[in-house]
Amino acid sequence: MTAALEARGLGKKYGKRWALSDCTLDLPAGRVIGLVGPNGAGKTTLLNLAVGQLAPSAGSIRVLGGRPADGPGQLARVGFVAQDTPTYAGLSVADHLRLGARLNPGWDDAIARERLERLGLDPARRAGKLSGGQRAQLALTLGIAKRPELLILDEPVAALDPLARREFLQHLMEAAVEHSLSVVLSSHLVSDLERTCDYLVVLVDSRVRVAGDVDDLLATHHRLTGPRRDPATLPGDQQVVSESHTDRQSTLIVRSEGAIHDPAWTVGQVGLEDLVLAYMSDTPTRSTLEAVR
Ligand SMILES: Nc1ncnc2c1ncn2[C@@H]1O[C@H](COP(=O)(O)OP(=O)(O)OP(=O)(O)O)[C@@H](O)[C@H]1O
Repeated sequence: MTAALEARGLGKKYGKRWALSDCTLDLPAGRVIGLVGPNGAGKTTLLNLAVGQLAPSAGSIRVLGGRPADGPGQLARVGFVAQDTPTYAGLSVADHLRLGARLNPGWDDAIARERLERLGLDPARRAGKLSGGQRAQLALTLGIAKRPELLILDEPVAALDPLARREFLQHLMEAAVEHSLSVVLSSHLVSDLERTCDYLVVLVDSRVRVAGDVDDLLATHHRLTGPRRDPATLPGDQQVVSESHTDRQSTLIVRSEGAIHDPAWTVGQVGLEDLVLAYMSDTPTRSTLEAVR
């Protein structure tokens, strides 16, 4: 199966500053992929490169096997819901559907109308009069009715309250299953992605820190608690992601393919949020950086 997104040494520079650097990724198709990272990490930059709104300063990117925005065929295969789920305030909901139909060769009007009905969105209402949650749902409807193979969403739920967030993500997951969509969505909140995504990319300070299947990531990361110890003394196959120490005790998050048998450690499971926070901690150890190269 063709990858949803392949990046090789991809980078984007604004002036002298790299917004994204040395990004090598293979994102599988047919999955819901979460891109998580703090503000300014480079998420929007990566997604804009994927849809061809930005050109790389270094490296290469392919989306569904093609070059981003390379002609009408490629444009039709990739849907994009930009940050703040933009809609036209002066246009009605029905106008948005008409616009969608005119701009997208694969437009599925039945899907769009069925979704609006289900959401209780009045076609005559202007987008400027909709709530943030309704506007986000309208933008999602346009993205789905385009019938892309890959739908990319940049922080689509950032402005929504918890209930609207949950509803939006629920709809997104249903659409992904129903229409065999590949999805890439970004957020700076792991909790948004936890229920939704089965593949995760953690981006920090313009670099990919870790990427993988959520179940594999959870199975290979462990929390070790025990008497204070220098992490450099750990076996080579245990990569230290984060560490904290008191006078007597050390707590480490490590990545290890195998089980950890050292009786000095109490070994615990790591949840997705802890795992992401460990990668986001601002003092990466050498072994962590080597692990993602
Ligand atoms: N047009 C631009 N000109 C100059 N610098 C930019 C521009 N766009 C982004 N940057 C910088 O590039 C870096 C990455 O920004 P980006 O918007 O990709 O991050 P992000 O992870 O999407 O952040 P957020 O979660 O806040 O949306 C930041 O340091 C940002 O200031």
